[in-house]
Amino acid sequence: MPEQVDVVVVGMGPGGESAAAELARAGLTVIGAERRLVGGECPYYGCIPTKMIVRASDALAEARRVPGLAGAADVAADFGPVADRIRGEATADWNDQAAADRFTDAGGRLVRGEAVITGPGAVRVGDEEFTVAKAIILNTGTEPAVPPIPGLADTPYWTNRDAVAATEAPASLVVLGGGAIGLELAQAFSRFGTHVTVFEAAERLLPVEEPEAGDLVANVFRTEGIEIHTGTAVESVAHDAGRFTVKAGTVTVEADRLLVATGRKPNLRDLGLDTVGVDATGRSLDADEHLRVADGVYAIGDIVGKGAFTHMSMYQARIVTDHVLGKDNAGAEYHAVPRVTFTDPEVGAVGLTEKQATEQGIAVATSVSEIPNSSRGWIHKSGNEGLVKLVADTERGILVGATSAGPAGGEVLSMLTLAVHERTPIANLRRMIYAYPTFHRAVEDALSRL
Ligand SMILES: Cc1cc2nc3c(=O)[nH]c(=O)nc-3n(C[C@H](O)[C@H](O)[C@H](O)COP(=O)(O)OP(=O)(O)OC[C@H]3O[C@@H](n4cnc5c(N)ncnc54)[C@H](O)[C@@H]3O)c2cc1C
Ligand SMILES: NC(=O)c1ccc[n+]([C@@H]2O[C@H](COP(=O)([O-])OP(=O)(O)OC[C@H]3O[C@@H](n4cnc5c(N)ncnc54)[C@H](O)[C@@H]3O)[C@@H](O)[C@H]2O)c1
Repeated sequence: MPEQVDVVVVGMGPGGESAAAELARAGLTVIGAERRLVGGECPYYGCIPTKMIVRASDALAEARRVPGLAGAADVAADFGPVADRIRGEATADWNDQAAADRFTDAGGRLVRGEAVITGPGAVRVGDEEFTVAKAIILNTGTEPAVPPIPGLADTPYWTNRDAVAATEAPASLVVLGGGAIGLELAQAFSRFGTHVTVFEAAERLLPVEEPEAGDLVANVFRTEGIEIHTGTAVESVAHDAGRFTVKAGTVTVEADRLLVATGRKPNLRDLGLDTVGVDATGRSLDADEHLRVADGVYAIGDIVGKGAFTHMSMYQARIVTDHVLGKDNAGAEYHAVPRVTFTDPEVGAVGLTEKQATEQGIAVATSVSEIPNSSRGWIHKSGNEGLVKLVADTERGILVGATSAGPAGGEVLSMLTLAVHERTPIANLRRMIYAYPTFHRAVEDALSRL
């Protein structure tokens, strides 16, 4: 006999875990189904361990900036403390007991295994069957997508999951993909002494962001000794005697390790979505403003295709939780989605790029302000590369997008996120006072140039 419950959460990524606990605390009977680790990609293989590596590599970079600013510093990089931190502080050696207990303590029941929808209001996990009264919430996330490059599949390539488990920095590394994962890890390992080569198929690094951002990062990477090949399709990969050989046109690179960071594929197949009339063949699910994909079925996180970020998963979880509990919630809005790539310079962006705004038929005006030309950037000196770019809708007199790249680019982004989210009139942004000499005064400068 199936067990009667109120809610089954399929996949306990950041949003699923949060929604499941919240609904259990509200008194509903909640099953959390997870086939790997409660918490999903972010705490064990994604955001947290990669940002620990980035934090450590930024410390190395800062120490190397002492000459010319404050005397001399001897820097001897050691990956050991980072690897220990990832095991000890971040992932408990990839053990999710603490997260599982958190959910159980909130009143939920965790069922480990692969969940499948078997029909409207029906879910099976292993040999347990559930009849679901209120909501099935899908939060199944993504897996690394591996391109069909000849030879690659047979090699011991890394994905992000192997990279964060490294106990030492390799002597050399090829990175396939110049998106967020590839670039954060490329620079971080390079600062630990790894010789890094990046291959990006598109014409620029970070191709979904403003071209100025990709060019900025490429210039900094090149000065740090990272080799970059953009607009380059890798033709073959081989692995022999512990070494990778990567061929792309006239370029051949050998390396000890190869990281595949060429995007993600959604975990939608084999979920039984056809049994509730949902098309699972695309890259994401079509959800309404309350994240419903079918009657009684909700989706949150990467599989919704509105931004593969932990903050998006958590945002959508809040909307679904309110909806299931019958609380007021106006529904999801996506005009001010913030994202930060944690390279150095950090690349923060919100809303539309200039290209996207133009394609939407908006009357666009843009302006750029260079961080090194700001007082704070000039004071900062080495490591001051960055820019603020604003994308304005001249008819409505508001910002529809912005990029903030620089030493604290992700933090400066917050005021731009607020401006785009609230559709604050540009006139008001110009009237504000910007503390001197902060990096965000570059926003004021960019506004004056619009
Ligand atoms: C290297 C890396 C760095 C990142 N850095 C950042 C960052 O700095 N900031 C940021 O905001 N985002 C970052 N992200 C993205 C972030 O990790 C994801 O957006 C975030 O984890 C949210 O994903 P999700 O909620 O869709 O689910 P996921 O975290 O992908 O979790 C989905 C869960 O569902 C489970 N599951 C799947 N199918 C089933 C099934 N049928 N039955 C049971 N369980 C199932 C999986 O095992 C998994 O645990 C990073 C990602 C990576 C890979
Ligand atoms: N700081 C953050 O918030 C953060 C960090 C890491 C990841 N993430 C999330 O995870 C998602 C996945 O990250 P990602 O970097 O794997 O994906 P991505 O889609 O951001 O970047 C992948 C890159 O690989 C390139 N590419 C594709 N096929 C290629 C090939 N055969 N050879 C060379 N290049 C190729 C693409 O053009 C693209 O630029 C991101 O979209 C992001 O939402 C976020």
